[in-house]
Amino acid sequence: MATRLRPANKKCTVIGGCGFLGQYMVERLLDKGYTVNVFDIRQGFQDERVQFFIGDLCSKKDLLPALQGVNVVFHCASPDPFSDNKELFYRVNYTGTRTVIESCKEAGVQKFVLTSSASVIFEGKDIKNGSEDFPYAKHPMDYYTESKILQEKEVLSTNDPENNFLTVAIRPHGIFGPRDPRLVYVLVETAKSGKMKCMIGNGKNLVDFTYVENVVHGHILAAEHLHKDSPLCGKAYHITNDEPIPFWTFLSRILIGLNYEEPKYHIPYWLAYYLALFVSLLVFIISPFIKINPTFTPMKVALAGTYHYYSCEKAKKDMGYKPVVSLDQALERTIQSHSHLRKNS
Ligand SMILES: NC(=O)C1=CN([C@@H]2O[C@H](COP(=O)(O)OP(=O)(O)OC[C@H]3O[C@@H](n4cnc5c(N)ncnc54)[C@H](O)[C@@H]3O)[C@@H](O)[C@H]2O)C=CC1
Ligand SMILES: CC(C)CCC[C@@H](C)[C@H]1CC[C@H]2C3=C(CC[C@]12C)[C@@]1(C)CCC(=O)C[C@@H]1CC3
Repeated sequence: MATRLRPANKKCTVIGGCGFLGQYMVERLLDKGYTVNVFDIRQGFQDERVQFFIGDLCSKKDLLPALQGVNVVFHCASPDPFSDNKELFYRVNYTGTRTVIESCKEAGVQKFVLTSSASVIFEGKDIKNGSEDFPYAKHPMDYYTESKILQEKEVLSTNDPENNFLTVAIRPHGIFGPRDPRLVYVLVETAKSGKMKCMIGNGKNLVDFTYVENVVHGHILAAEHLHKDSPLCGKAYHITNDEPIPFWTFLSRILIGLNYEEPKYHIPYWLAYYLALFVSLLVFIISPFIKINPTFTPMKVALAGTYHYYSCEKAKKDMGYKPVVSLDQALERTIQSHSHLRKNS
């Protein structure tokens, strides 16, 4: 049997490779002829073409074996955005990412692609066609976002062409698709519990939801366009579906596709926001005695009730990015793949 030769500059490690985005990254990289290592704290799937390294990214000792002979590292690991654990976000996303960078430098990795988030510029106020020139949020809405800002700043500031270490950050927003462990499940659970009756605000607020394969495409293009003299060095890029959609229309299309009722009533944005603030305050006061993770936080209300869509013109210009799957196709595939959650009529 002929052995397929894999060029040395196509060896990569996907940190967080067992997660939702990470596994799609792995599959596409294999299709494109890369040799792929996965580093994750848990083993989420099996694939004989992949070498798995199970460990904590906060540990250099765990990381180093996964980085030997590797050119490109994709860092898409993070704690769950809704885990509400300030210490964990800081330790994994900030100091952990510093450890990852140090380990990459020590192992001679040349390119580092971070999965950041478009939320790093979101403060709960409308953003329409936001560009990468917008400043980081001065008052991030939760610890997750705060840690993603620290993480992105750290990664971009360590770009060092002189020493052959190049970095770039990809900022997706609202990743969705088949195998997503979060979005559709939360929606269906909320609908089943009868809490999906009201839209927050007037229902017209446009947002970006980005199909997972487009996010993967943006990451791989970034790695392939990251060279010493390229404009990508030390920069952040929004990657979206380039088709902003009203937040509640997006959710309704999934709900209707799975035979659930769409929300019909409206509650004013300010009312929902202050209610969520009040609940957060109560949760904080009782937190020494009881731990509660509220469904509606000010961040979730802001995500559901404001405009926040981002321009991906810079990615189009600098790396030839163009979404590979349209929003219609993406919704169809996502609904189809979640047919086990369909409500029987
Ligand atoms: N899901 C979304 O809508 C968005 C996600 N992002 C970012 O995309 C990235 C991937 O997100 P998802 O795939 O949705 O998350 P996910 O939770 O499915 O995957 C994250 C992976 O990181 C691993 N991980 C967590 N802590 C680790 C540690 N200490 N050491 C090693 N591995 C660890 C987890 O085991 C998991 O497999 C994250 O950086 C997230 O911040 C950005 C924008 C939107
Ligand atoms: C119950 C409903 C009102 C809301 C259900 C949908 C939500 C689960 C998702 C809608 C927008 C999503 C989103 C994220 C997580 C899932 C949603 C809130 C992120 C917070 C994930 C991490 C990020 O970096 C930013 C994302 C923004 C959009």
